[in-house]
Amino acid sequence: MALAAGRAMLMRSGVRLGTQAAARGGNGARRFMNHRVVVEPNTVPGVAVIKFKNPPVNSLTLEFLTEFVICLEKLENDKTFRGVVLTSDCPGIFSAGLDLREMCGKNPAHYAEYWRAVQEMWLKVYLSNLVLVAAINGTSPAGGCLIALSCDYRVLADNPRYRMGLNETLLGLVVPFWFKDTLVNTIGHRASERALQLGLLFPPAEALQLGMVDQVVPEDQVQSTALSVMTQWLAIPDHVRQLTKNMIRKATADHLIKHQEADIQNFINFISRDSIQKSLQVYLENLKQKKH
Ligand SMILES: CCC/C=C/C(=O)SCCNC(=O)CCNC(=O)[C@H](O)C(C)(C)COP(=O)([O-])OP(=O)([O-])OC[C@H]1O[C@@H](n2cnc3c(N)ncnc32)[C@H](O)[C@@H]1OP(=O)([O-])[O-]
Repeated sequence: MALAAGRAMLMRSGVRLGTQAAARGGNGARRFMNHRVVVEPNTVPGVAVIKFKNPPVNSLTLEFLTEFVICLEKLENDKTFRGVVLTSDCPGIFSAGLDLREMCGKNPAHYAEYWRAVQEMWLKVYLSNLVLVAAINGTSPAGGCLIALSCDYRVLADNPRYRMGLNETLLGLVVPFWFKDTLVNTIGHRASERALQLGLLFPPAEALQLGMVDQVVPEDQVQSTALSVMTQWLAIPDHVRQLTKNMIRKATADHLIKHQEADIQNFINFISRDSIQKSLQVYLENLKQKKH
């Protein structure tokens, strides 16, 4: 399993997780400090805030995905917590999506390990028993958008530079069916057809109009709005809310679970093609030269 391998890798590289890395803040609250994900309890009882901290752009590296999933597991297993706000510690960027270097110039075993970690992250977020609210304080293309779409509620900062969407076709990539399903479940079939084929990235007003996000608020109010929304969600008893969430999301998640190995094989075959490798390299090179 990628997660187990990732955990072992993190231990080897000296990353200390959970309580090993816990520090006590001024109010006595525990604050978990990992390298790339910071988890801090908030002023709202039962709510933690996860801050993505993988500079410069919060790309979803294997290490990041592993830490993120472990953090979510810890919070789910700790009955103190009923809800989590996901946000970013990198100014102006929620997440740049999958790390392109993980998909470029590596071997099939690496692609398999990486893809399983992406799948596991999505399943963990999409099916979480916790209430997850995305406080989107920056741009969020592709995999970054997928994380937000997998939450229960999305609050986006009102900044026209913060764009959101599944732009994979612009990189020469085809979105996996479960990325597509997550988008269709959020904005509907017709809007997804257009957004996915054209690789559209939407500014806040359009994202709101499409239903890709639930609220757009001034940038300095993103986290406070997410926390007040959370209060409303936490007014519902956990067991009925969790059963209802599971009822709505189970078929979509089961589709991946049932085809998980085939999906990994598809990814390896696709990403290993010379033409795909070339277009990823060009895209990365253009990013470096600021042509995008
Ligand atoms: C089938 C598969 C499905 C795929 C799903 C995906 O998620 S595909 C992903 C789709 N994602 C996208 O299409 C988003 C691509 N990224 C962007 O559009 C912009 O970076 C930005 C708007 C996020 C931030 O703009 P900004 O001007 O603030 O920052 P900047 O542009 O100067 O970048 C700083 C450094 O970060 C580097 N780097 C950036 N992204 C990635 C990455 N994903 N990975 C790795 N590295 C990345 C960049 O090369 C540069 O490195 P350098 O030169 O310092 O060594």
